Amino acid sequence: MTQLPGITITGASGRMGQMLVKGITAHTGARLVGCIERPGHAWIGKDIGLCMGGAALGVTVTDDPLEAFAVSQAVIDFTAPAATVEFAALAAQARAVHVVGTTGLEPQHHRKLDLAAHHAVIIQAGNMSLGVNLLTRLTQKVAAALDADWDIEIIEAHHRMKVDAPSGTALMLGEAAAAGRGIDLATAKQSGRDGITGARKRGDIGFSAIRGGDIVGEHDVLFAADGERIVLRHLATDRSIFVRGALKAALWGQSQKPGRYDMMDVLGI
Ligand SMILES: NC(=O)C1=CN([C@@H]2O[C@H](COP(=O)(O)OP(=O)(O)OC[C@H]3O[C@@H](n4cnc5c(N)ncnc54)[C@H](OP(=O)(O)O)[C@@H]3O)[C@@H](O)[C@H]2O)C=CC1
Ligand SMILES: O=C(O)C1=N[C@H](C(=O)O)C[C@H](O)C1
Repeated sequence: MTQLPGITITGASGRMGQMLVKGITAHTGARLVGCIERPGHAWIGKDIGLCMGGAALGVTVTDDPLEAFAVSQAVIDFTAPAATVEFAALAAQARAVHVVGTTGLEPQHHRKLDLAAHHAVIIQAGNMSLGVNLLTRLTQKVAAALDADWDIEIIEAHHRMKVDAPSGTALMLGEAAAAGRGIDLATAKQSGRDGITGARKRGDIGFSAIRGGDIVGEHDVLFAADGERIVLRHLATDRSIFVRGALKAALWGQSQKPGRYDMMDVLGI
């Protein structure tokens, strides 16, 4: 009998980490084989199920990623950029599929992911949900259909603990809008207006970030012209949508060649 793909979760004690542990344990097509936390973390050496306040799951939290990755077919990683690039090199060494949900990645992090992707499959997206990935496609289409008389603004809202802005999703949507318009986001991006900013520059793509309470994630793409507006909106009310997407990606990645992929590839949209 062939074994189900074994998955290791990095940042297992985090908001997404714990949801992923629950999601994999309940999944009939995958096994939880490893949980990583950083050295010194209170959960190291303990059973992940007990740490989360439930029944034992038979998986001990470790601070040794390579040992865990060596027995894994996939690694699901929702941590922080500096950790993610280290995990990418180790996952590539173990030839495990690396699913990256971590946001706040800068060009230097992407270059390291590109290097690791020579040896293993990396699937990275600022948002793993089906809804947001569809919205991204729609944003590109709408932006392509409208000219620069339509100002594009992306407004996002997240919980008070989020550390990066604009969100990974907002940047994905901005990239899609720029691609639809045939421009480079780096030259059009306008983020964090404050003070005497002057009038809006034609063609800019604006970003605004709200942080508060326990908001899971809300994104509006606003197309504003004289006399009319279009708003494309996605509201996340439960983190299980990201878990579903990440698990789908981990399983899809098992049959792919080494390289960089995103959720559009996984979803075929
Ligand atoms: N792409 C998507 O669909 C989604 C992406 N995200 C992104 O996922 C990331 C995590 O979000 P969230 O779960 O809310 O954040 P949390 O802060 O709750 O969890 C992050 C976890 O990663 C751990 N971590 C950080 N650095 C390391 C390291 N070097 N080694 C081991 N573990 C480490 C943290 O440990 P410690 O507490 O010790 O620092 C923590 O357990 C963010 O970038 C967020 O934007 C979130 C939801 C969906
Ligand atoms: O940090 C979060 O919580 C989320 N992060 C992702 C992002 O930066 O867009 C995805 C989702 O919106 C939740």
